[in-house]
Amino acid sequence: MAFFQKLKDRLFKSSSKLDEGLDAIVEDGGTEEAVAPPPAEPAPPPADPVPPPAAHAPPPVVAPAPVTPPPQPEAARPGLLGRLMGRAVPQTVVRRTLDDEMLEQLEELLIAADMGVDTALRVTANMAEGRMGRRLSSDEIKQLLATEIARIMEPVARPMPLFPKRPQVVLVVGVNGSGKTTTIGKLASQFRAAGKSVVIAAGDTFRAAAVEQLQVWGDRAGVPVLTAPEGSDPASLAFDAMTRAQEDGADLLLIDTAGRLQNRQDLMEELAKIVRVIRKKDETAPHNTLLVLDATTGQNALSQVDIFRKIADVSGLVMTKLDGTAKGGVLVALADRFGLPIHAIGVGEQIDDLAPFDPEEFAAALTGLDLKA
Ligand SMILES: Nc1nc2c(ncn2[C@@H]2O[C@H](COP(=O)(O)OP(=O)(O)OP(=O)(O)O)[C@@H](O)[C@H]2O)c(=O)[nH]1
Repeated sequence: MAFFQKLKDRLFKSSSKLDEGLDAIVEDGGTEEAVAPPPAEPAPPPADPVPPPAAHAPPPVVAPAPVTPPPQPEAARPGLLGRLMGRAVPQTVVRRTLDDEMLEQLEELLIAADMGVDTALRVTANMAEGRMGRRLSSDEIKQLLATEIARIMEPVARPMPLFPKRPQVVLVVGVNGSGKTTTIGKLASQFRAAGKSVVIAAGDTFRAAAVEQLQVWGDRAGVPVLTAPEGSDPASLAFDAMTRAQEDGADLLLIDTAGRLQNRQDLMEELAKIVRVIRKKDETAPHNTLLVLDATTGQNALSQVDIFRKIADVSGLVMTKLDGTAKGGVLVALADRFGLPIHAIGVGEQIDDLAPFDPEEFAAALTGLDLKA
């Protein structure tokens, strides 16, 4: 749970935004009631109906783990020590009846958290289904919201697939400044730590600074970085890098690319040429095309996915800069709209600040829900 804490701390701005918003919505129109009322949720039906055991069947050795923990009362009764010491335990909780007005406020809050209109409407509709008229506390709403978000994110939370092919060629695309270089450095370091040999190609040959930065990351990760003179053909560098990676028997070749969307046609041709050239060496390459997106751009990330899917065969996403942004909700919109796998998230500038994407932790961090370890 240590990483969750880090993620939650770093997602502080976004979680506090939703967190405080949800509290405010419940308080606006809610009323206090005594704690420990009947649980808000009916017991969930079992995920798979289990046939009754046959009379002669031996008793099960291990009880199946419950899919959902049983609903907890809003606040536990104070322990004996707590009562003896007179520790203050909340006696009341604010609940508000879920109605159209509250639903509208929830929709607005989710839209403001960059979830996008369609996704926000879908999330709130699913949350509300079968619960209209029920009285809910802000913790219960956070729980419902987190469950709904995790449900949307679950199918897209996939690590980057690894293939037996050597080298596995990973083309990394994205607009300038999205965090491509940093992500390549972090990926290289993680694969090295997992015992893989990696080669990096600094394919943004038009920006000397980008090449230098990649060399710094390569040094940190202990990975060779192949470069070419400024302004030279990135496809020719990619070809050389492919040759080198094959000769070295490298497991992975990570290719950085330019991100000049200002001239989309040029970029499209450049990426197409890189792909053509590396296919001369391996017709199944590139095996992954990662689109790196900057979470702080919010809704703009959606149009970047649209554009890059047209100019490259994007196979998965990496979302950077989720630390300290108030726009983490855009990931939910991305998952809902495109369904592209989210392989990893960047939560800082250091080499180990790239984490696998965990939908439940993300949903909890985004909604400000406390995950019990
Ligand atoms: N806070 C934070 N900063 C990040 C993260 N990933 C990248 N950055 C920073 O974002 C800035 C841009 O990252 P780069 O990796 O240079 O982005 P790029 O896409 O390669 O950009 P160009 O080199 O301009 O093509 C740098 O200052 C990075 O340190 C992240 O997950 N969190």
